[in-house]
Amino acid sequence: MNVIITVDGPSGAGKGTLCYALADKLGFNLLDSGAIYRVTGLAALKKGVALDDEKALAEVARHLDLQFIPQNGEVTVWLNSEDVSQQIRTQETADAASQVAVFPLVRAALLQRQQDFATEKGLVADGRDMGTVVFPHAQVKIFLDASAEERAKRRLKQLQNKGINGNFDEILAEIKARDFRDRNRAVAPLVPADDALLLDSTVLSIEQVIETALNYIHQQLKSL
Ligand SMILES: Nc1ncnc2c1ncn2[C@@H]1O[C@H](COP(=O)(O)OP(=O)(O)O)[C@@H](O)[C@H]1O
Ligand SMILES: Nc1ccn([C@@H]2O[C@H](COP(=O)(O)OP(=O)(O)O)[C@@H](O)[C@H]2O)c(=O)n1
Repeated sequence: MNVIITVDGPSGAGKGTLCYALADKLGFNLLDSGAIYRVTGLAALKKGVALDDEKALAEVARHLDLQFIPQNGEVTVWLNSEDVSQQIRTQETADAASQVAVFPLVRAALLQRQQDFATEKGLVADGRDMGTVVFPHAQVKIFLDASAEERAKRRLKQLQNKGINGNFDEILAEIKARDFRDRNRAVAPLVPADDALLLDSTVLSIEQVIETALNYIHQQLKSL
């Protein structure tokens, strides 16, 4: 049986942190679906494709030459043989990712690529629609949330740790804009799957989130 654990939720809820820890502890593969949308957005920007041209964006998504390559304990992301690991983390690319992600043709073009990450090794999948659309039959589903203010605070701290000066109000506004786009798009909106555990991390430490998730996963897998 291929075990799949999905973790969905808004930006800054702690999905990446949780998924990395779960994949590490369980020895599972990790799918960072946001990175695939980010690379699609970046590829469109590089090609000068308009971010509202659904057909052209779907072509970009279909022909994406994308590789995830583990290097020194980290996963690097390559587009057309260029290491774009840093470029996909910029604000501009995050914004482009959330714009291209509203289009059904783009999402359809990226579906199989994401599903191919599920192997008998087991998978932890991080995203917005992992439990609802990409892996609806996943055995364990978690929806990780936190207040917008707490998520903006975390992003600001993350930037400061990298030596970058951020502005709290700007980060909060950007998070709210992306939340709105993700939650209100017609296809695969950000919404908890009916059978997902709702986990609010606003007042939980990273360790508490990981422990709660692991307990839930073990409980769910035991009852299979
Ligand atoms: N429960 C938590 N409490 C405080 N900070 C957290 C928590 N979970 C994650 N973080 C921090 O918040 C930032 C965003 O987390 P990340 O995992 O990238 O979120 P997401 O993948 O949901 O966007 C990171 O700097 C991370 O270390
Ligand atoms: N499964 C997914 C993952 C990401 N996305 C989009 O891609 C953008 C970037 O995703 P991300 O997970 O890297 O973003 P953060 O949570 O790290 O801010 C999101 O704002 C979504 O619009 C999506 O639509 N579906």
